[in-house]
Amino acid sequence: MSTRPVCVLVGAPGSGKTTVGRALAAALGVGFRDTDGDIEQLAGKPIPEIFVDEGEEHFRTLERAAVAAGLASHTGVLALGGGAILAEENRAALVGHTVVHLSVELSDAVKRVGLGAGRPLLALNPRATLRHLMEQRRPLYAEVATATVLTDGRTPEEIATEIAALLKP
Ligand SMILES: Nc1ncnc2c1ncn2[C@@H]1O[C@H](COP(=O)(O)OP(=O)(O)O)[C@@H](O)[C@H]1O
Ligand SMILES: O=C(O)C1=C[C@@H](OP(=O)(O)O)[C@@H](O)[C@H](O)C1
Ligand SMILES: [Mg+2]
Repeated sequence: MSTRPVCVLVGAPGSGKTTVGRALAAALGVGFRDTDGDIEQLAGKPIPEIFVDEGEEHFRTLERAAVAAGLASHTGVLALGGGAILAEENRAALVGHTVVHLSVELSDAVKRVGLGAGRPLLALNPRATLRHLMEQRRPLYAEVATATVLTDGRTPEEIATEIAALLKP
């Protein structure tokens, strides 16, 4: 039997991948994994420290390994980091998986990430950086997604319920 996540979540920082992913996994009674959590566990330190000590390129290398491992071994809900889709290797690895894009407009994303704590890319100017990231990445989220779910003005539980319904055969 092939081993694959029941659902992979992609989307911009603040789209709710980690929060909705947990709620969805609980609703489905399956496990939850987040590539960011896997990377932090492997590195033995939080993501901002990886960026400071080793740089973004090293983080992206760890991320490609975490995405490959998660897709190959996790059977529950798998949340990716917002930038995982930047790597061609990761986009290719997602083909054939159930991939839900959590879409979010800039205003809700800005409110959710606040001052960008814990997100090194957003540390300087969260709003301008998010706007730029979202413009750059929108086509890539669309490319890998098998479904898109709108998250603006909705609770994580409402969003998880919609995804759970989408996953029903
Ligand atoms: N649908 C939502 N409505 C309101 N707040 C949300 C929603 N989804 C997530 N959040 C909040 O936004 C912040 C970022 O959520 P998170 O799950 O970490 O996003 P991501 O993993 O996509 O970057 C958290 O504080 C979370 O509680
Ligand atoms: O957008 C990005 O490039 C990143 C998003 C973060 O994950 P979230 O999308 O869960 O915030 C985390 O992987 C890292 O800080 C880089
Ligand atoms: Mg997250």
